[in-house]
This record gives sequence, structure tokens and C-alpha cells, in this order.
Amino acid sequence: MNCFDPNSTPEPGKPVLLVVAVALVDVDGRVLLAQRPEGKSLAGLWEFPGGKVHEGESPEYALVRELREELGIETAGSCLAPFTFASHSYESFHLLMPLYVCRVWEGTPRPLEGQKLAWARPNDMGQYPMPPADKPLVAMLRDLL
Ligand SMILES: Nc1nc2c([nH]c(=O)n2[C@@H]2O[C@H](COP(=O)(O)OP(=O)(O)OP(=O)(O)O)[C@@H](O)[C@H]2O)c(=O)[nH]1
Ligand SMILES: [Mg+2]
Repeated sequence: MNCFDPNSTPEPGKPVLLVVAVALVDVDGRVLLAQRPEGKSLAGLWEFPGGKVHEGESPEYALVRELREELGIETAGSCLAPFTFASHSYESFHLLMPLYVCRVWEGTPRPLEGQKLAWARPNDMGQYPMPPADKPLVAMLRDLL
């Protein structure tokens, strides 16, 4: 029962925001992290590439689009393996974020939106400050890679 925290009771009333994200894994088992640029919420924190699922999009469609927009790479829905998800309450919304793993894409990731990029070994990810929602995901990636 060591998960029991009476202060963690789920509360209704916040909008649920669906965001898709991906761990791009290279041949050395490193994962691509992107630093959120100035002016965005959570600026300066490192995150998995991705973004909001727009009206009418499937999660895979949205992720392929985000990877094209943010990094200039192409991948296919068939290269996106569902891995785990984050469910985390922020101040004004509740984040629901499926995390995919992708090892196959075309092109070299480039920072097209002014973000910094870093290839991080799962064991080194502790050195990259990440949003609170991402912490459990990092632990699961360590087990996978
Ligand atoms: N992409 C991404 N978003 C995350 C992660 N962790 C996390 O809490 N988020 C939150 O998910 C929300 C949406 O992400 P986003 O700002 O990248 O959305 P977006 O690419 O569509 O940007 P835009 O709305 O400026 O077009 C943000 O509130 C962000 O803080 C993560 O690892 N990756
Ligand atoms: Mg984004």
C-alpha cells in the first residue's frame, strides 16, 4: 500500500488536454529531448517532442505532423509503438499524454522552432529538468532501454 496518498484523490472539473509525445530512440539507445523555448509554458524544461492533438486528428496523425513541424523528420503511423502514458493534473488542465516509441524515421531532427535538442541516455535523463508529468515516463524508459 505504499502508493496510498490521501492528498492525491482525483478531482473533477478540469478540462482534459490530449497531447501526444514520442521517445525517438537512436541506434545507441539514446532518446531525443527538446527544450521548451522562451515564451511557452514550462519554458526551459526538457520534454519529449510532440504536441496537442487537434480536432479531428488521430493521435498518430498528430504525432507525425508534430514531428514534421518541430523537427523536420518524416515517420509513419506503423513506426509508432504505443509505450505508456502520462496522466497528470496541472493547475488549469489535466494532461493525458500517450507516449510512443519510434526507432525509424527519415531525415535528421533539426530544431525548427527555436528549441534546443539533446540525445540523452536514459540513465542521464536526471540531468535534464523535465515537466512533472514526465518523471514516471523516464523511469519506464530506463527499464525499456
Ligand atoms: N510535447 C510535450 N508536451 C508535454 C510534455 N510533458 C508535458 O507536461 N507536456 C505538456 O503538454 C502541453 C502541450 O505541449 P505543446 O506546447 O508542445 O503543444 P504544441 O506543440 O501543440 O504547441 P502549441 O500549442 O504552441 O502549438 C504543454 O502544456 C506541455 O507542458 C512532453 O514531454 N512533451
Ligand atoms: Mg510541442
